[in-house]
Amino acid sequence: MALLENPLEHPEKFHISKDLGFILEDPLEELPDRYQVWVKLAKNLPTLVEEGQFREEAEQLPELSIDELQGYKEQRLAHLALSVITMGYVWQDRNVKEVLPRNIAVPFWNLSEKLGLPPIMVYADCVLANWKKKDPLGSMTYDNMDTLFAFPGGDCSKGFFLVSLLVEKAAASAMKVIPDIFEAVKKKNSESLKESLQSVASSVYEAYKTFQLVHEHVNPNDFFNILRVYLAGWKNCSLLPKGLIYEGVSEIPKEFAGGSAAQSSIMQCFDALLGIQHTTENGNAKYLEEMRNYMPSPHKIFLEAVASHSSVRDFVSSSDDIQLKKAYNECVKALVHIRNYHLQVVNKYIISPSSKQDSEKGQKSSDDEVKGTGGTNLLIFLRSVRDTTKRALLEES
Ligand code: HEM
Ligand SMILES: Nc1ccc(Cl)cc1-c1cn[nH]n1
Repeated sequence: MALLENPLEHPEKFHISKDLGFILEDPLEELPDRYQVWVKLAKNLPTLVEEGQFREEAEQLPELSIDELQGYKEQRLAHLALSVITMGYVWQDRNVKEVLPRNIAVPFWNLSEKLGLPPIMVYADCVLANWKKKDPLGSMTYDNMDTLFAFPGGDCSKGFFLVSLLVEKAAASAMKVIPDIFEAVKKKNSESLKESLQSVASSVYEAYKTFQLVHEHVNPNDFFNILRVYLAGWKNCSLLPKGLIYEGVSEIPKEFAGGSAAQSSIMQCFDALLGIQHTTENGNAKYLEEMRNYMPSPHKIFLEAVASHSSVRDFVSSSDDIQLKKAYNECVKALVHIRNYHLQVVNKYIISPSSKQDSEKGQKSSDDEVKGTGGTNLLIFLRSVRDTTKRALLEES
């Protein structure tokens, strides 16, 4: 990958697909024989956790060098497998592990550095690289897909990861018009910009419609009580207050945030493209900015190129073309719509199960319980991100 290329003109050089966006196309399902032990253990996680044997099996892994991993797809599959093993090892049961053994920690740390990812499971692992078609000749529909790896909780992780993937795929249809948008602004071509913005708005609405699959495929209690535990990180975490020790890497514990769709490049790409700047007052911008470090480095570079070159908002604001302003506002309204819907989902999948648990236990959940997977105080954060999006609407006069 030539990092000197202009990402906006050659997204394919930044592992961005014109059809699937930031989704890893046709992920590998197996590694070369010497590394297959990682894949095998990660695939057996649900059964071994059920039997209380996962940690013991993980501690038997050989310590392998990452140098024999050939190519980007092998590296992504290896990072995914090691990330699943790490989450299972730390969170297998409520007596959390404070030390990740060196046979996992050393290759995971080294591979993370190579990929520009943190040594923890990220959205790019469990969503963007964690999928296959059952019938390779079939289409990318829920019934023709499966995840490569799962967590305890039955089909909950499959549902959560695959619905997220299909939302990414729906939104990805906007990616192909990004170069046209920058060209249109450069050439001050309002007609072309209007068409491209209308295409972006319809992609976001497609993503909103796909999001509704979550109700069909994710059970709220399994999500809240089981899966959410395994997605949690070790930053601002009361169970691992200093973070996790990566044995063989450092004796000093390291903190990393849990998996979150705040690490979804496509959602941050829409904000960047439209010039929607989240507030710095309450840490929203800082958190979202920090989550860019949890994206594959080529995707982070692409996102930063969009953010630094996007003068779409300035061009539309200064235009007297009302139809152009309407096209821009359609994009913003679509983002507000999906963020409003997302808030309803969060109430159903986190707030309600949390208060149900409180009444059953007769006590208030700890602060962690009402935090998101990314360790944020979720409702304040999500409402604020939605409100900032709404404030980006332009006067249509
Ligand atoms: C059961 C379903 C879901 C729940 C319970 C949920 C919960 C949350 C929570 C608690 C946050 C706060 C930030 C954090 O902790 O990292 C968050 C952020 C976010 N979620 Fe979800 N989420 C769900 C599904 C999805 C899906 C399917 C998507 C899209 C692929 C998504 C996209 C986002 C985005 C982009 C953010 C960052 C804030 C923003 O840009 O609006 N979420 N979600
Ligand atoms: N959709 C997701 C898929 C995977 C992981 Cl690790 C997190 C999320 C998520 C959604 N909203 N916040 N995080």
